[in-house]
Amino acid sequence: MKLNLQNLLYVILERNQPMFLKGYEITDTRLGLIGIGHIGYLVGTRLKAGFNMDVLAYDPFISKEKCNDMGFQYERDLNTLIQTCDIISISVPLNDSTKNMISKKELSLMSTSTILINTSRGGIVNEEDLYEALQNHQILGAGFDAFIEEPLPAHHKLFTCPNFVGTPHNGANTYEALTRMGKGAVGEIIRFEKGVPTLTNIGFNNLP
Ligand SMILES: NC(=O)C1=CN([C@@H]2O[C@H](COP(=O)(O)OP(=O)(O)OC[C@H]3O[C@@H](n4cnc5c(N)ncnc54)[C@H](O)[C@@H]3O)[C@@H](O)[C@H]2O)C=CC1
Ligand SMILES: O=C(O)C(=O)[C@H](O)COP(=O)(O)O
Repeated sequence: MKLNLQNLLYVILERNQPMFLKGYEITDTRLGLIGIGHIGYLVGTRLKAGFNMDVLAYDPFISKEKCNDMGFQYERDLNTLIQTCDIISISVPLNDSTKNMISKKELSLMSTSTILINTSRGGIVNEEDLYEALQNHQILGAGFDAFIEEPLPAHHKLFTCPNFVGTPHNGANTYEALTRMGKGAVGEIIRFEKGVPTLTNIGFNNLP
């Protein structure tokens, strides 16, 4: 290697990385969205604009065309998304098709640099399997806002993992969000009363 200032810096960083570097930047990395409804769409749009992330999306209920219109690459295979993305963010409802959607097998497909985010509902990710994956450093880390047991117990065992951060279902806990939710609910009742199709039925993004 040629000896110049840049190469010298690389050598110093390489040798001392574990001692003083605290993390990795997300700029130019790849985001995998599971679910691209209201929240998934906004998360993807913001991370793409703000951090130039390459965004892949898995949502079997949204067409490839619509997904591409949102600015995301359509991925029909969940395992491919899991294997190729640096950050995986889950924004789906909890139901029979999503319960334990991310378990031992899916976690084993992730890499040691994957970060898993679940702000949806507890139970979509199997918490026991996640605990093992974090303990074994099978993935880099996880951040959750929703848990199987809520209110979130202070001594939840995931908090014993230094590579885990969690918040107690706080995602929608703002004055503004609550106001929007209230207005949305009232709007739906008015639509129903007037015999106009409700937004829940036609999809918020498909307004006539
Ligand atoms: N942490 C918090 O405070 C909050 C959590 N949530 C949770 O986040 C979830 C997502 O919220 P929104 O985006 O508003 O809902 P949404 O209904 O607009 O979007 C959900 C998306 O998930 C997709 N989906 C359903 N089943 C799927 C599957 N098996 N695989 C992949 N995609 C699937 C749907 O096609 C839809 O596009 C909610 O269901 C709720 O549980 C919502 C608001 C606040
Ligand atoms: O707790 C909340 O608030 C939420 O997670 C969202 O507003 C959505 O709630 P659900 O309508 O899915 O119960």
